Amino acid sequence: MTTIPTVPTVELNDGHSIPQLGFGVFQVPPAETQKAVEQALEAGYRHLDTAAAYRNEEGVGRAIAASGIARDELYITTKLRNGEQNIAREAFENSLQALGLDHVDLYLIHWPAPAQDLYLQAWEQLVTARQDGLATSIGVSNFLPEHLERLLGASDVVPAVNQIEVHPTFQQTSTQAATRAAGIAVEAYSPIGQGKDLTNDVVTNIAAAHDATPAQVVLAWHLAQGTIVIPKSTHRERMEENLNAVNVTLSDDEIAQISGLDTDERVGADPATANFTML
Ligand SMILES: NC(=O)C1=CN([C@@H]2O[C@H](COP(=O)(O)OP(=O)(O)OC[C@H]3O[C@@H](n4cnc5c(N)ncnc54)[C@H](OP(=O)(O)O)[C@@H]3O)[C@@H](O)[C@H]2O)C=CC1
Ligand SMILES: O=C(O)C(=O)[C@@H](O)[C@H](O)C(=O)CO
Repeated sequence: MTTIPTVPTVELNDGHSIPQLGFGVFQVPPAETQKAVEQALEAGYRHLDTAAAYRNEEGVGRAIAASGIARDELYITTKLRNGEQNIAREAFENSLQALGLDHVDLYLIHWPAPAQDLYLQAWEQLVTARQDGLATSIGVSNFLPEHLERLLGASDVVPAVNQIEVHPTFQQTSTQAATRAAGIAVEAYSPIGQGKDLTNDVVTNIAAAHDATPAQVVLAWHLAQGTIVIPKSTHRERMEENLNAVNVTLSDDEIAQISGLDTDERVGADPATANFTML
């Protein structure tokens, strides 16, 4: 029988904690989401990351309901679409309905979308929603230092998490530093660079030395820095592989070698200019 690994937790600034490794469902087609999430839960994941924009919250909710796993053993994140920042409370309630839940563990503003200048207004709605019990923790995603600075200057409530693109070839060190300096946890999306960072010689050599896979090494590199990770896969064997990254321990030198791979090449959009309202 396969042993399900124990995933460490990260303490958040609001007194709650988050499993450090979760399962992301961006680009999992809605019709395939229930099956993928059921497989992830069977593999041992207890932290799921979705978004209204992914249009697959219903599938995530069906998998949760079918799993029979107690709600308090699960950690569920969803996110506010850019186009609904002006109706954040209504959008949040719609997400809960789609998920079939009365609360989520973490609710995030998906992007700052600075051109529409609504994220401060949305944040106040999230603060109220948390007070009303709709979310245990609230946070942001894709916030650059200037967006964090503006939010922190306008609100007494500090986001618990900033979910940003981080992987070896795109580390956003200044955004990570500004996030951590404010006491906000860094959550890495696209943590393996959507697969792009797995063929690098540094990564494959370290993987060979540990009898591990490149994905496990990259995820272990994140974990060693206290970063939360949410890799996505629709393949059951990769789900298990990624989860087992918690059992890979890198040396300080190996961590430094991977940290030396930054080429500042993103795989996603630039939060300074991304304003897509379809999200
Ligand atoms: N807040 C935001 O703006 C964003 C948040 N996210 C969140 O982060 C999650 C993860 O990011 P994502 O962009 O999906 O990228 P990931 O870095 O998780 O990479 C996913 C890709 O890598 C492949 N893959 C997964 N595991 C392995 C493995 N062990 N070996 C080889 N290839 C592998 C997957 O293919 P396959 O499925 O075929 O296995 C898929 O093509 C998302 O699902 C979403 O929840 C993502 C982007 C933006
Ligand atoms: O996955 C997400 O959470 C995102 O916001 C992005 O990946 C987004 O969907 C995108 O890629 C737009 O180009």
